[in-house]
Amino acid sequence: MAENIYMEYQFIVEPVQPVSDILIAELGEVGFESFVEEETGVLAYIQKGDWHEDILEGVSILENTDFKISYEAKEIEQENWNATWEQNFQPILVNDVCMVRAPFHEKKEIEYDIIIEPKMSFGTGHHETTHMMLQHILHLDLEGKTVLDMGCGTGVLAILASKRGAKKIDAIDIDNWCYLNSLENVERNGIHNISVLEGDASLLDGNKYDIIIANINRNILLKDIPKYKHSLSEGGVLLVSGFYRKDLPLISEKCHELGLRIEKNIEKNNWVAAKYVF
Ligand SMILES: C[S@@+](CC[C@H](N)C(=O)[O-])C[C@H]1O[C@@H](n2cnc3c(N)ncnc32)[C@H](O)[C@@H]1O
Repeated sequence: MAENIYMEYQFIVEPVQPVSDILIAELGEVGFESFVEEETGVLAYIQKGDWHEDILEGVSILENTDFKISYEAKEIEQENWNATWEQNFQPILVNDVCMVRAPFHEKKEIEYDIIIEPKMSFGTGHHETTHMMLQHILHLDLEGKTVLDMGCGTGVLAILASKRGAKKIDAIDIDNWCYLNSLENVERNGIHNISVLEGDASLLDGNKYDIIIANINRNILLKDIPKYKHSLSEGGVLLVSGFYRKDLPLISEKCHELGLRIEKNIEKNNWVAAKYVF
């Protein structure tokens, strides 16, 4: 049956970053549903029933001559697909106290155990920015706080905020798949104080939050930081990530204009996660 057959594309890319991230985002747009990041690039999967010959036509990074991208495609049975994927998805340990794992991984004794069904790669803790945002959240006092997780992806950051004692959390993502996946993951972790919404900063209106978390990208952040600031309670904290070290001055300048001052930033492989206070 077509539903049990997948197409597997093996992409070899250079440089591996940022090409893999961009490629995954664009392949997600045209219907690929799962990804495994490898040392040389990305394995991408789509159900045969959702696939067509011209599927890669809308993937613009393939036309970009600044990058070297080659690929091979083959049909595989779902069973093999699951095995490849599970083999490649390892649990992530953050600061020895927080584990992000899939439902098929064994449960370990750990303070914060987060279960994420890793259908897409973003928001499993494997990416530097997610990892650093989890680290920031582990250092914050969240007890009784209201939190906004903008660009929630799988919902992983909101879930940790809830486990760390936040009172009420809104998790928003512009992408329908992420909205649905966050709903699933919130339920899977038995959390009841996260409201998941589909949309962007235009949903914020007059809401106020003690803590705002946004792991998105440089341009969206530059555009939306004023809206986040408008929704931040006095004395509140803004955590932002999804940009490179070279862009930190730009982000900081925008925050400073609005009266937010940088308190701390973490860097990993050129990516930054910065903490601003109001
Ligand atoms: C880098 S991922 C971060 C996911 C997750 N928060 C994490 O830390 O792993 C960015 C997310 O922001 C979402 N996004 C992109 N533009 C957005 C916007 N303008 N407003 C809200 N979400 C947005 C994307 O769909 C994606 O899920």
